[in-house]
Amino acid sequence: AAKDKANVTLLARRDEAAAECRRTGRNDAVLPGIPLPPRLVYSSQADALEDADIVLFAMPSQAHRDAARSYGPAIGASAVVVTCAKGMEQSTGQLLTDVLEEELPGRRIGVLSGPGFAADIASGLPTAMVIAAPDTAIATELAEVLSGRTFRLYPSADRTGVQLGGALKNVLAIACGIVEGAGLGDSARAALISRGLAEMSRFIVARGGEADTVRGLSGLGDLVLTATSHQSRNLRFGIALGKNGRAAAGSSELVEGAFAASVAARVAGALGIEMPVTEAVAAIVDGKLDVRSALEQLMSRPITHE
Ligand SMILES: NC(=O)C1=CN([C@@H]2O[C@H](COP(=O)(O)OP(=O)(O)OC[C@H]3O[C@@H](n4cnc5c(N)ncnc54)[C@H](OP(=O)(O)O)[C@@H]3O)[C@@H](O)[C@H]2O)C=CC1
Ligand SMILES: O=C(CO)COP(=O)(O)O
Repeated sequence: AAKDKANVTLLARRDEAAAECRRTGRNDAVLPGIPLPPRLVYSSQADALEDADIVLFAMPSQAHRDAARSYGPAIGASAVVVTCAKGMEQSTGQLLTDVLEEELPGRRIGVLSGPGFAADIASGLPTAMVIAAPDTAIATELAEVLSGRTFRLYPSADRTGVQLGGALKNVLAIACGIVEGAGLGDSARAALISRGLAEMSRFIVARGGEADTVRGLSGLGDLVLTATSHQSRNLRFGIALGKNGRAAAGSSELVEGAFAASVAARVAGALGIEMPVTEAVAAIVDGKLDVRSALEQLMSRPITHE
């Protein structure tokens, strides 16, 4: 009951965005036509963060460091800061939890990830995701506070596995889009999902995450959703690449996998991990490889055990 009375503020970085949401009770720029909870408060002033027990960073991965620097002074010392983004910092290859820990010293940092489109969640469609925190007690408390009648969170102490699942599935969704756009068939998509999951697993375990996490909502769950739903921006970006050999003109949509592909390929190279699908996506996105050559490379790799 207490959480039904919790005060929730949506902090926008622009005054006009907050004013428009306040006026309409919706955020039509990104969630057109979906009414937002009437109790939601809108602000564009960082001091709205001062009394917050939980601060959710719902913004692109590459914005995290700057946003932490600018909002950090307003965030209380005992607040839990949770990243909702799915990516790694491109310039450093760092996990977002590491970026936030560096920029917000002393604050406890969590991760919210898993299969869930914002529009589905805001429309009250049933959704299950994972919340990871430095320890199980904090994760469980966050799961209890943030879950609702149609939104169910599973606690985890594996912040590395949970956030890397979200970052890497975006790269694989681009690969599945390329396959769809190039008309390579559903069998190829299924192969990519399972071989992609194997890549994800190698990377996550090498970075200190747990193999069990890969098989859960934030790994396999989110990979299946993003690799098959046309609601996914990463899948749509891949479809355009597969159809035309390039991204759709004029789209300013956020495509996290386009950043994560080169970071993951670079880090995998440094760690000596084989990630052929991720490497192919990075090369295609960077314009260094065409789809047909990528396919030939993948199909002519030496035969190995699954
Ligand atoms: N959309 C979805 O369904 C889901 C998204 N995610 C993840 O959440 C993250 C954000 O995605 P999404 O919300 O769709 O992205 P959007 O492109 O809609 O960006 C979200 C908000 O971030 C703000 N923003 C951008 N840069 C900064 C900055 N430097 N400082 C502060 N705020 C900033 C934008 O503000 P402005 O409006 O002023 O530009 C915008 O309101 C991504 O990592 C994505 O993978 C995860 C699950 C589902
Ligand atoms: O992560 C998501 C759903 O779980 C959103 O995917 P896109 O960023 O590809 O739209």
